[in-house]
Amino acid sequence: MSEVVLQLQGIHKSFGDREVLRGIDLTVRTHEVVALIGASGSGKSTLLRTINLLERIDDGQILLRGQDISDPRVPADAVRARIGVVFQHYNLFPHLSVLDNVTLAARHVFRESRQDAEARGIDLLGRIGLAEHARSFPDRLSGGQQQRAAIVRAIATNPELLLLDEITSALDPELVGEVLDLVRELKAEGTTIVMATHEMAFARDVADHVVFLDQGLIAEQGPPEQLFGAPREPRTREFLSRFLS
Ligand SMILES: Nc1ncnc2c1ncn2[C@@H]1O[C@H](COP(=O)(O)OP(=O)(O)OP(=O)(O)O)[C@@H](O)[C@H]1O
Repeated sequence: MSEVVLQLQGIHKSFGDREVLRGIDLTVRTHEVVALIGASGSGKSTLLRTINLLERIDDGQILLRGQDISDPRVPADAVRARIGVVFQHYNLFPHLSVLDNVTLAARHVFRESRQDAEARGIDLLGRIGLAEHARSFPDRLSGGQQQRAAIVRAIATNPELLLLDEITSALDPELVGEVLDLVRELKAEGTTIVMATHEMAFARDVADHVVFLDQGLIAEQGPPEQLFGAPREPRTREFLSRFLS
């Protein structure tokens, strides 16, 4: 069995008197792609945000390679340096060139020289066909190019875990494919990914493990063949029927 990267144990999170996460247990192993699916408001984004400490949990534990990162004494910056994140939108800093966006963490968090960071940044941008845009500002790129650059930025420092939160939902349909292709490539390279997605066909195709969240609880989880092919829970069937009809 491969190594455990992330372990969530009994995660609870409330906003005011509304309990949004009601006891989530989840294990993510190295090289695994885990897809979080579920209705709007089921808690997918909140769960991802707790993992990189954008939201503090009320109860439970988050272990990153065995370290309890939910312990308030652990500095959030040190945790975020180990986890790459891409959100739905507003990922790139608009006032920085694409290359500066991609190299920012390497230079300022990991103290790499500009020369080394830029050499790798150009190489990464080249791999997604954006080398000629390295010195452009993000607003010169299409939405799909911006999201691909954001993904490259998130992996530029070789994080232990990559979190993707609905990264295609703000894109025009014709731009979705190029972003999903990049995620497929990352999977092939062995990147460990937890992603919230409404792209059921993509989750089915790429995920090793699918987690169906329903009102802050994991209603069902398993390999995609089970979740999509033979769901056990009526709630899962009902949710999927809305997508697959
Ligand atoms: N900062 C916050 N303050 C108050 N309520 C919040 C906050 N963040 C999220 N919520 C609420 O928590 C619930 C879960 O939201 P969350 O964004 O995690 O769901 P989701 O499954 O990711 O939904 P979507 O698919 O629409 O992105 C929602 O009811 C939302 O309104």
